[in-house]
Amino acid sequence: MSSTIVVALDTRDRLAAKSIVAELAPHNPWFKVGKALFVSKGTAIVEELMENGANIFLDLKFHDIPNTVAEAARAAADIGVRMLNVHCLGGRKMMETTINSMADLSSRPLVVGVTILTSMNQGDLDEVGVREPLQEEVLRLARLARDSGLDGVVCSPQETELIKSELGSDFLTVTPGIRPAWSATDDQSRITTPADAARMGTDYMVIGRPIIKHQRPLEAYESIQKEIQSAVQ
Ligand SMILES: O=C(O)c1cc(=O)[nH]c(=O)n1[C@@H]1O[C@H](COP(=O)(O)O)[C@@H](O)[C@H]1O
Repeated sequence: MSSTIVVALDTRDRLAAKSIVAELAPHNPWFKVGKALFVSKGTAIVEELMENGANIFLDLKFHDIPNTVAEAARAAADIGVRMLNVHCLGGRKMMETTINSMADLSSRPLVVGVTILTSMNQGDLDEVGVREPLQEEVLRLARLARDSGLDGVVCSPQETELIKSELGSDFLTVTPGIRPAWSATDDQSRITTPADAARMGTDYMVIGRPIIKHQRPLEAYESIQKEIQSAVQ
């Protein structure tokens, strides 16, 4: 199955976000509302985008005690977002309580766990006291997420094949750190091209600046889509 593109709407500007959504919506990507847009425009922008039929990934990376995260996740589910994320480092009880908080819903959002941020490399991990090889740490957190009932993880596309082979192809991989050859790396560290991410079997590719900061976002989007399609043919 081909990967779904999730366009990260990392802007505080409501009109800028709406104009990108209007331009790209005919191609049916998902859209990600993260901290910048949510803190400035709140649930109103999420509801507004959903009214126009957009599938929303609410990326607030919840990381707190189990009850607090479960309540916040349930509130997100009640808005009707299709995906949300928590930090795997919040631990098993936090992830299990979050999933249990949605047990009465006939359909709930996908819940995915952030493993190690794609902006971090082995040196960054060492600095915060995690001495494991980075890929082993990602796999450990992914296994914990799966055992806690989550639907998948957020990781680098460099780790997709490892996670799929160890935890099963149905366990979702949501991968930021996507950089076409023509775009800047910015603050990302563990990156691949869209073609490589597609070949490795990533389910959802989260892409922000290469599209939204491009002079012509639609052209950037179409070029990425073409790259993905020719990689998996
Ligand atoms: O959870 C995320 O979405 C996320 C996790 C991660 O490890 N790395 C990461 O970049 N992200 C998000 O993915 C998006 C990537 O955006 P660009 O780097 O502009 O393509 C940003 O909105 C990040 O907040």
